[in-house]
Amino acid sequence: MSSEPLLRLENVGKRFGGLTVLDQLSFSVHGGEIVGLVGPNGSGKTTTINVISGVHQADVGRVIFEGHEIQRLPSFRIAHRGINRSFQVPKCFREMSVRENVEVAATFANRGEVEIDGILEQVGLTSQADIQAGSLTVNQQKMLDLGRALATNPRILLVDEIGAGLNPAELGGIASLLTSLAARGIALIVVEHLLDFLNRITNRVIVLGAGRLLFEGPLKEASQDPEVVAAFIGG
Ligand SMILES: Nc1ncnc2c1ncn2[C@@H]1O[C@H](COP(=O)(O)OP(=O)(O)OP(=O)(O)O)[C@@H](O)[C@H]1O
Repeated sequence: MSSEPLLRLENVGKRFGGLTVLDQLSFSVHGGEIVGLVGPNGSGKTTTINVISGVHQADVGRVIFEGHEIQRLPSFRIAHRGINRSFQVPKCFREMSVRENVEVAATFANRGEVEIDGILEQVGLTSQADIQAGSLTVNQQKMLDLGRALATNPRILLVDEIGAGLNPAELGGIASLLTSLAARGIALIVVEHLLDFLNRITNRVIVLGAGRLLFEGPLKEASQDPEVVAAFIGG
């Protein structure tokens, strides 16, 4: 792991109307690291990903990627720089084929060759390559979403609740895929409620409670932290 973080959030704050959703949130992520982002429903996990990926802009604070502030950039520029994400509810072009979906995403790649067939294989959609994306199952659409993110050649991949609804074999496949991406130097931030799954792939989790960082460290230690326990059982 390199000593300079790839991504750093500094005192990021985000409000929606009168609701403070992120409150002075600061953390760093290094290349090749898988960081779990956990917390109760509504604690700000998806908003964190939305702010990093430019879907929402932080009201205050800085998001620094490879030494440059990105908190005011639109999401397509952030994707082009090397940060991409999958969505909790997968978003694909339903009328296009699976392969075309990946090809469109690849136009955002700013470095290196994009191997469309290799990506389809990685996400287990080789035999579905020529069918309409809208006819895939929800789980397959999640994999396509991941494939589209991979087609941009990301240096950071933000994965939002990919595990829900997957069977143990599918979860095992995703765990191997995410681990292999990290081994190639990609940093991953994985939002997930499935703690066993996270335990398999992460060394470190960040626990949010009401938009604040409550804990940062190994998942096993998080469960012994009084603030974390209080946040999960409602204080
Ligand atoms: N665009 C928005 N407008 C208004 N409020 C929002 C918006 N997006 C999120 N929120 C609110 O911000 C809070 C944090 O939402 P967020 O989706 O980030 O939580 P989360 O930790 O990802 O939750 P979950 O585990 O349920 O997905 C919630 O109260 C949510 O209702």
